[in-house]
Amino acid sequence: MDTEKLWFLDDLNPKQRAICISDKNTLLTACPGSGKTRTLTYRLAFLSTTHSDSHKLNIAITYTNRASEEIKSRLINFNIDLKNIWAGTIHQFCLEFIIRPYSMFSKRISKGYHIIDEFVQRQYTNEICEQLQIKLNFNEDPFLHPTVVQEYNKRLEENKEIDFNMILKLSYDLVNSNNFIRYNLSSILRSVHVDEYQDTNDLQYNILGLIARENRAIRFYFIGDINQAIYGGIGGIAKNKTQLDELFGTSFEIEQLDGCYRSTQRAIDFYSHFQVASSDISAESNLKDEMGIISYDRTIDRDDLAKRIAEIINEQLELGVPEKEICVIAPQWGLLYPISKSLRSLLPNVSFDAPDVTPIKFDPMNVFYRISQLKFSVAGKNTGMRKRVANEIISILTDDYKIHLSDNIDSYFILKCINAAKVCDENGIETLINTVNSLFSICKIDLEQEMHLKKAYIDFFDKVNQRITDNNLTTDMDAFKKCFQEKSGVVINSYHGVKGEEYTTVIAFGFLNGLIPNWDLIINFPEERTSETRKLLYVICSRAKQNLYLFSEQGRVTRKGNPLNPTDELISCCAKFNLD
Ligand SMILES: Nc1ncnc2c1ncn2[C@@H]1O[C@H](COP(=O)(O)OP(=O)(O)OP(=O)(O)O)[C@@H](O)[C@H]1O
Repeated sequence: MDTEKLWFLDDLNPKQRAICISDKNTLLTACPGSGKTRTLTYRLAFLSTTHSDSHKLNIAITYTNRASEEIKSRLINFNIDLKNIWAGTIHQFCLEFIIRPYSMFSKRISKGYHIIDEFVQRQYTNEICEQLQIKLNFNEDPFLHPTVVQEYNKRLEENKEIDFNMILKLSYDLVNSNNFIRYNLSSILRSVHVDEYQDTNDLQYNILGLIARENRAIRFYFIGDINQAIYGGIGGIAKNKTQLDELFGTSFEIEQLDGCYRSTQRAIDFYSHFQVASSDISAESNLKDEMGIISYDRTIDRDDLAKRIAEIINEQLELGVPEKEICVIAPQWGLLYPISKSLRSLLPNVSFDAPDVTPIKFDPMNVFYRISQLKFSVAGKNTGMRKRVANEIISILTDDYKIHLSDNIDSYFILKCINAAKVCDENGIETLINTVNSLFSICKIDLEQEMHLKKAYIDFFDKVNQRITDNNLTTDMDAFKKCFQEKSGVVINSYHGVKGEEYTTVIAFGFLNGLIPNWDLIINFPEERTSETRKLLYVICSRAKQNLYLFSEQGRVTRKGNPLNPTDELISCCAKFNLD
């Protein structure tokens, strides 16, 4: 192999490099900022380059779409050919490699299916609870009632629908009960990498285990950090070597990385207080000896919070910190939307990569979301992405809804139809309805004959209208375009959304009992409260390279009007640290 093509390996330290090029099944655990994602990304680049003639795929399974997009964009920057690389979430993997190609072998979905989102799910459970006269308490999970589960499943089956969780269950059943699916699938894979493996649930491990046992040549990499396991409540488990060996029928090498290339030693010393499995972390970056700012304010009133955060952002910008190196985070979107609105008006000259309440919610597995994405984003820009989305529309229609499309319908055809559909001046909903009708008419899809597609159409527009009413939104074209605009600037995101990311300055608020830890943890799992809360605090605080501003704002109350108090676990840690 021409070593010049592997120039990127020089960016790794010797340990990272050895792991990157190793041909062994590996369980890699290491602290935040130690270069796990960097090593994974470079390994994909390495495999793609050294096996450039092979069509076997190197898979990266990430926890979020944002993480897989980041990996792909880093590889594109390296000029790496992505033809034998696939990166996405486990649900996307199951859909693309198991459900779509093999749905005809599952009685439940062989005649077509549609994936519902949590809006439709909630609508169903509400209706079912009402019908069964079940009154739910605050925070009660309707699926804890067997009769609700039974009715819900019946309804989904009648409507040829599946929900997000069923994607994994159906995939497992297909792979488990059909030798040839295991054989076909395992013969197209070279390697599978699972990032943030501590958040993987049993079903996901089992699907991968079945594939591994079918073809011992596939290499598996599990990469993560048990201190960052924040999805235990929804089944995430960090399996150990013995468990993995047994499930995958092979032997995993345990590897570790040392040192943190992200944060100052001071920031590391602060967040290390939250470790559940303690280990010493030493700072390796150029910033390692900087003091930065580490502060905790629990006296500020919620009404003054936006103003204070705006001041911090201004100070940071004046010090030369770029906008995209500043991040504002909170536990819930409900807290982030108002702050984001206030910050935009307090800092009109600053750009924000922030959530907007828009008429269309992110739902990439929905065909109408995908059509909207093409209609309301700029044609002629980002053509690779537009082509992928057009292909996705074809796949959903043909593979999921089992609609026959004529052979001449390809991504180019779809793009042309959508681009040409009439724009109704200043009305996003009408524009979208026109676009869908014109696309379906050109593709000879009769909604009246396709009752499941028609139901999804009605659900989609119901949801759009509901969001417009609930949030007092306008229906003009700009409101719809906003849903798909690429954003850059100061990042505003949820605590879970920034997992794996890093910023010079992290401003985090909402550290209140009831939010962090949330009521579910406090009420239903009191014995796990401390460790789960510490892990969340660990993830949040380890995003900061240098500065960390934490707030437990006063003035937030429960539904009954009782005040929310500062997170106990944060208070006890701060008491041991010399804060600014
Ligand atoms: N060998 C290295 N030399 C210089 N910088 C490095 C090196 N390894 C990693 N980094 C940098 O350190 C930062 C953290 O790396 P990365 O995001 O891969 O860590 P991580 O272990 O995945 O962290 P987390 O657990 O928080 O997701 C990144 O900016 C990365 O580019």
